[in-house]
Amino acid sequence: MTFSSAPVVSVKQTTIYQEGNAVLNDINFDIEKGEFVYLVGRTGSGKSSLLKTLYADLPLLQGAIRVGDINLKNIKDSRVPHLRRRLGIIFQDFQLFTDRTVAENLFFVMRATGWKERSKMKSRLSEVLIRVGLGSVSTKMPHQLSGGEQQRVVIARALINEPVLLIADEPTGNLDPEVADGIHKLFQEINNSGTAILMATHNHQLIKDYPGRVLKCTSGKLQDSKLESFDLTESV
Ligand SMILES: Nc1ncnc2c1ncn2[C@@H]1O[C@H](COP(=O)(O)OP(=O)(O)OP(=O)(O)O)[C@@H](O)[C@H]1O
Repeated sequence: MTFSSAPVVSVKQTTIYQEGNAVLNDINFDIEKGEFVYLVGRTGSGKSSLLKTLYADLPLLQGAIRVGDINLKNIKDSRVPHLRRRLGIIFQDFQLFTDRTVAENLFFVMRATGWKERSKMKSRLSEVLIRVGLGSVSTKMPHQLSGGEQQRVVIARALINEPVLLIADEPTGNLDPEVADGIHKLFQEINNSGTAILMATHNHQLIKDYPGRVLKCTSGKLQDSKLESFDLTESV
């Protein structure tokens, strides 16, 4: 039997734009299956713009990007849902529907991504909630949960379709340090079970505590700790 060793993400000679302005120039990197990669850089250095380009919220205007088997160059609108099913996307603010229970929040995503059978949806709901360390919250409303629990629900939602890559933009930015640490440990566990993670963060301590590969946005370029060493302290 042969296994594909193609990278989960491949970015080649790509320039990232915001409103016609180049934010990052001629960037190149791959992310392999199961890798944990931090994305750092000062505010406004282009982290979110890069992540948005990966999930086709910003168009790819110059260069070549592949996410799994999907080519982002000239991607059709109709293919974007397929791309987003291959990714799990997690933001700092929890972005749950506040007027729906946890179960309804997750069922919404399942229906939007083609799930139909109620029994399978229910069993997937239980699986992903257990996976993020939440047992019996499915009938609760988001406001009945703590910030850390809400972020766990968001992570559960991101895991529904077994993504090849989790993209997380400052996922612990709004949480107390202790709660943030628990969430970060969860990301490590998910990563240990084979899901690649690309996480934008300003939290230097986190990278010290849980070392990993670092991509750094600086002066319109992207540095890669796999290829060169650099000082983290002035970038986060
Ligand atoms: N919607 C937008 N329209 C126009 N320019 C934008 C938009 N969003 C961001 N920019 C600009 O693009 C550049 C990169 O911003 P981006 O949000 O990618 O940085 P960032 O590194 O994620 O910052 P932060 O750490 O504050 O989240 C900045 O100059 C910013 O002002």
